[in-house]
Amino acid sequence: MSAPALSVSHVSKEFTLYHNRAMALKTRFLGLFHADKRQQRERFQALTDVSFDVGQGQSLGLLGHNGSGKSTLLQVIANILTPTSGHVIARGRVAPLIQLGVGFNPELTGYENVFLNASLYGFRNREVRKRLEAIVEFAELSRFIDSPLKHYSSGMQMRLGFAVAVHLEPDIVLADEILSVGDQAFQEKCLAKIAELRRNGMTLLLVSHSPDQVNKFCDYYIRLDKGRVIEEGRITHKDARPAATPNVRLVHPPETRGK
Ligand SMILES: Nc1ncnc2c1ncn2[C@@H]1O[C@H](COP(=O)(O)OP(=O)(O)OP(=O)(O)O)[C@@H](O)[C@H]1O
Repeated sequence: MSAPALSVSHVSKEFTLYHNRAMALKTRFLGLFHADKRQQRERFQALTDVSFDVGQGQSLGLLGHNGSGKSTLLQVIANILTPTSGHVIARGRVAPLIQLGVGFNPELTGYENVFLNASLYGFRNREVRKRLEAIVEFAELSRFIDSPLKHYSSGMQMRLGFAVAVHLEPDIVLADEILSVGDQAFQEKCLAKIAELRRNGMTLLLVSHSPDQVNKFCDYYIRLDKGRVIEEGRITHKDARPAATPNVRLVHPPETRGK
């Protein structure tokens, strides 16, 4: 049995919230200039003891209300955030479709940014050149590709970021709300591309508010609430891949859920 593509083990993430600004304004309003101006800090637990494995070629949907910790978890997995405790192992090339366009340079052209962005994924220029036409065509930016990125709309920048990420043969795609990329026609194209990569054996972690989208693209789901896994399960649908490779290991037995 091959190792899981993604192992998330006991991941917790704590943020520090600062309240000094609000206090200073309040004390000023009350004329209490000599009141206590010490910075107040509060610890905020965004994720608590999250664990799961995703087998190669499997896909997992992350559901949960606003603020439940989905994006934080994705950013920990993408190595954008460091967990306070626990760890993540990703086996293969990871394409984080989050914060698309981060790493772009607004002064460089779209063309130059493709190379810049691809180098962040560890691609050599030679390899990028082979895929350049497909990337530009997918992003529908051929007219603008020699213009500086600062003249692109935010939607155009996201399209370019998405196109680069999905054309670099990722083994694992981390997607946060795919549907927010571009207009409706482009969103459908993105979803079709994700479906194509899935058929070719890519592992997918999909954050979504849409149970329909998770049902369509995922084999398993977990639901987060206040940073904890409160629900998990297998999705049975006609396109589900056979579970020949290790499946999502759901590690929260029912008696511990929600605690
Ligand atoms: N850098 C940060 N500093 C402090 N708190 C943060 C930080 N990033 C996220 N949080 C908090 O962590 C919690 C989880 O946020 P997160 O963005 O992961 O939620 P989410 O489930 O993705 O929400 P949404 O569905 O609205 O995108 C929220 O309460 C948020 O305010």
